[in-house]
Amino acid sequence: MSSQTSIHPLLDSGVKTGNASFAGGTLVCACTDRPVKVAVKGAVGHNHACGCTKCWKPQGAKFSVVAVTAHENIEVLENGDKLEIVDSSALIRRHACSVCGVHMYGPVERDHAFRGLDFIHPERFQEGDWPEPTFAAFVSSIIESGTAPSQMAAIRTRLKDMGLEPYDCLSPVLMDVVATWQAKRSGLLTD
Ligand SMILES: N[C@@H](CCC(=O)N[C@@H](CS)C(=O)NCC(=O)O)C(=O)O
Ligand SMILES: [Zn+2]
Ligand SMILES: [Zn+2]
Repeated sequence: MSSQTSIHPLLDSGVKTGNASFAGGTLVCACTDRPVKVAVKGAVGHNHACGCTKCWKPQGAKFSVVAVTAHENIEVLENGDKLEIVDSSALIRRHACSVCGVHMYGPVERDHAFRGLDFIHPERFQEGDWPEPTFAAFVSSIIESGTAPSQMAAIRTRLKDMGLEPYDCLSPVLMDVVATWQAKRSGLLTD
């Protein structure tokens, strides 16, 4: 693997422990002129690195850093006229700044285990003490954005070494949440 490979600029030199009781803050896009500002008025959870092609990542990064918060916590504060939905048919309706491209929040509105949650990128918080990512999801998907398959073993080792267990979908905990929701929906499991 090239020494130039960046997992993510905020993770490459080690995962910095954040504040587990972080209670919210303000997300800001990358525009210097009229930045979009979005308040998150509550806790964020399940922070993780995501290798999928759909999540926003900073220049050069192979992974995004993405977490969830309850939709009721989201309030657009400034310059919401710049927001556009990246793909309205996707499960996550990612609202991006149309000028700089940063994804500001992505609600799940469809009938799904994650309905009522919004996906956000904690690195866009003005405040720096958000809870750290704890695993890496959709790792194999980085091949879809051009990573050579021959680099994958080294990248998975690096993720493990930084404490981010690599998975090729979501973590087992989250996959179980999704599967439990499905089984309850089909009536095979009851509360
Ligand atoms: N291999 C695909 C995976 C995409 C994917 O399933 N992403 C996950 C993690 S963010 C997801 O839940 N996507 C729902 C969505 O994008 O709406 C890719 O990289 O594009
Ligand atoms: Zn912007
Ligand atoms: Zn993703």
